[in-house]
Amino acid sequence: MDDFQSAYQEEKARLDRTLEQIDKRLTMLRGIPVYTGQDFTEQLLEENRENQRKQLEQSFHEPYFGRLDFEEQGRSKTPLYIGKVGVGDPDGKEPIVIDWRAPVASLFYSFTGGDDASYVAPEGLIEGLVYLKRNIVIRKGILDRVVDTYNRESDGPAVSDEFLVYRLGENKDNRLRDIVSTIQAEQDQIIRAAKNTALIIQGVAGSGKTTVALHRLAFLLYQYKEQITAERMIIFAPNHMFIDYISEVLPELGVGDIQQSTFSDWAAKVLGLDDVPADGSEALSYWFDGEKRGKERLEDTELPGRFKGSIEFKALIDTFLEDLEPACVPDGDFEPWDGARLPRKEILAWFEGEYRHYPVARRKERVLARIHRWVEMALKKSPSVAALKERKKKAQQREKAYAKKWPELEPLALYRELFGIKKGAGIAGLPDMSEQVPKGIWKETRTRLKNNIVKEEDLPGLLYIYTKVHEIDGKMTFDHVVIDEAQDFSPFQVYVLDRFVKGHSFTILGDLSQGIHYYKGVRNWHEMQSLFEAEDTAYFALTRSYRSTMEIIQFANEILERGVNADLLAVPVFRSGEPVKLLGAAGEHRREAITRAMNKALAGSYRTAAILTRTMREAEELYEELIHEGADIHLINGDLKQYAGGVSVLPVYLSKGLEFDAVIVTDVDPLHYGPEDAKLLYVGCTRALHELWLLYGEALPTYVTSETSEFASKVELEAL
Ligand SMILES: Nc1ncnc2c1ncn2[C@@H]1O[C@H](COP(=O)(O)OP(=O)(O)OP(=O)(O)O)[C@@H](O)[C@H]1O
Repeated sequence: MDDFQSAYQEEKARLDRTLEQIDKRLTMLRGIPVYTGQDFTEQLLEENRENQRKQLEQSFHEPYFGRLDFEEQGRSKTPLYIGKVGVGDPDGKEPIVIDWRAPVASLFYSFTGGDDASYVAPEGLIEGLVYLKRNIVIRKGILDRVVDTYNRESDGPAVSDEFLVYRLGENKDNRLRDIVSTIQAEQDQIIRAAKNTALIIQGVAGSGKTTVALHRLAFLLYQYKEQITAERMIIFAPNHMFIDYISEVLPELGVGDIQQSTFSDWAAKVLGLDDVPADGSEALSYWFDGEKRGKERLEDTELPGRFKGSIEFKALIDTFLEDLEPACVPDGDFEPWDGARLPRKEILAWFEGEYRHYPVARRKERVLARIHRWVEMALKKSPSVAALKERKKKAQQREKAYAKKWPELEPLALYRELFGIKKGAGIAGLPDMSEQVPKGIWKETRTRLKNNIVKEEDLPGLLYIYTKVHEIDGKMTFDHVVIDEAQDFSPFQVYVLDRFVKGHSFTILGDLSQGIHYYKGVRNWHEMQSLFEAEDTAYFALTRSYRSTMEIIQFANEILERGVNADLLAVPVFRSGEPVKLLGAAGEHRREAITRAMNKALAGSYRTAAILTRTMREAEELYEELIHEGADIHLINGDLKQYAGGVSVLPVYLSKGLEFDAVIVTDVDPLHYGPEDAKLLYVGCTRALHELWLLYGEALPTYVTSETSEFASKVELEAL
């Protein structure tokens, strides 16, 4: 028997034993009658048993994916089996499978060969020797594959890429998947980083940012189970379709109940706004398809998203609200009826003294409630029933009128006031900000706010005002916040969010090379890092790209290099595929080229494909034509809630974050992709896992190589 066969037999025997043990434990748990009574302790025990049942049922299909033979200093060599969930032996004592999140399991990911192996356990640094690192593929309880990625006996270097490449070569369905069996050392470092840190991660396209963030959440829940809960964690994603696309990963990792939202949805909920001002189809079309396209770029201060997302705008709000407190208590004493008087001095003493520790909106509430109590006491001293009735009526009217004299402290009211839309004479003492805000932004915002129309760009300011005048209720705070596609977040958004997060516990991930929304977001990560004290933040860079073949990555890198002189280039994993195909087909041949390329790309076993147009309108037109011809395709627009998989037609800017087995980019010519669109094309190209087609008319943009090379080749329409 050769080494491979004996390893296979050994693992098969071990798998049979493990499944037997899992089955035994499951049978035992299923045999315990389900508790339905009222006793709290019994209910907790039942919940625990139910969790165990579920986990064991899940384990039964794939109990583990890796084996690590480790000899801890001073102890004997032990094979450790690592799985998605830990499993105890039938007595529930010794682990027969170790949870991938356990400290010792980190060795499985970080060890790449050599005599030094160590990991950090709660009791300190544990050192020892690794003898074997083995990947094991089990499907539906059947052993499928055994690959040794390190064997001390054979003394060779670790070959972990071989198994990774096998996994990356698989076709994708319509959802992002977990990667527990192939997490790379650079990713593991991020997943296991300490909780109370604002992690900022620059990762090239396909480096696993989204995936890593989701695994990090599962890790934090395991590692800090006593301190944090899933319900208090949130992932901010760019749109609802993306949320749907990533929705399977956490349940696959055995984690549920983590909130997933867009920033707009969450902010609107906090602010009590009915209309969610999302960055939906309309707003996106404005920047990508219509009026703004190809126009001269505006200065940052002229772009509403950048101006209102800056820390300077925060400072401006601070200045504006500086004198809000003294402006709150109205002039004059309060007289509930003629002859009764509550001096302003006393009201001021409550507001500025006793209730000082509350934010102003709460203080206003408290003071008004106290005035009401004062009135009730005074009423008791009325000389007759008739006088009491008369005074009560008067007091009611005057209390109402007095409350109206206080400024309205709702965020939208104050924000409107900041933009010069005053209620009556406005709040006394607050400064005129018209000179501090760029003219265009001032004018446009005022016009909208007069009609109570709020846009996404207004949300950081509104939330900031909220946090200044209201209390942040404990129920609103988060144990951890993930921000995906963070290059499109503004520093002010993160600053405001920080007020809702305990211990600056953030995972902020993005790619500056994919910063296609030039009208918002950040240009460098320092803008985010500088929001935190140095000891509260850490920066990581992910440079290896796992999604695409080597050819696609090299080709896309070239677009970045030529187009924007970028230095954040992706390093491919050595997975080779077909060269990128450049198909020239002008005029009436355009449609035919699209159909032929699509048929060709889908002839294999691919399950997902995308046709990326430059604009939404072009996507709609193409979709109609293809549907008319009987094609089975989906149209994706900015308001879509679910991602259906299969073949999709969409504008390139909506493809960000997604991936497809094959991608066809249409109309790659200088008219559709101007000098400022290199990043946009880069995003489109890096969506492809295995196959990429670029269709063009007369010529390609200058930043796309027209040369046939080892990465790209020209294809003739007739040859298809
Ligand atoms: N360690 C890994 N093992 C296997 N697959 C991986 C690994 N890391 C990432 N991948 C795969 O690479 C692809 C890209 O991952 P993901 O979408 O998380 O990257 P990203 O950095 O968020 O990408 P982008 O910024 O381009 O949207 C996914 O298919 C993911 O499963």
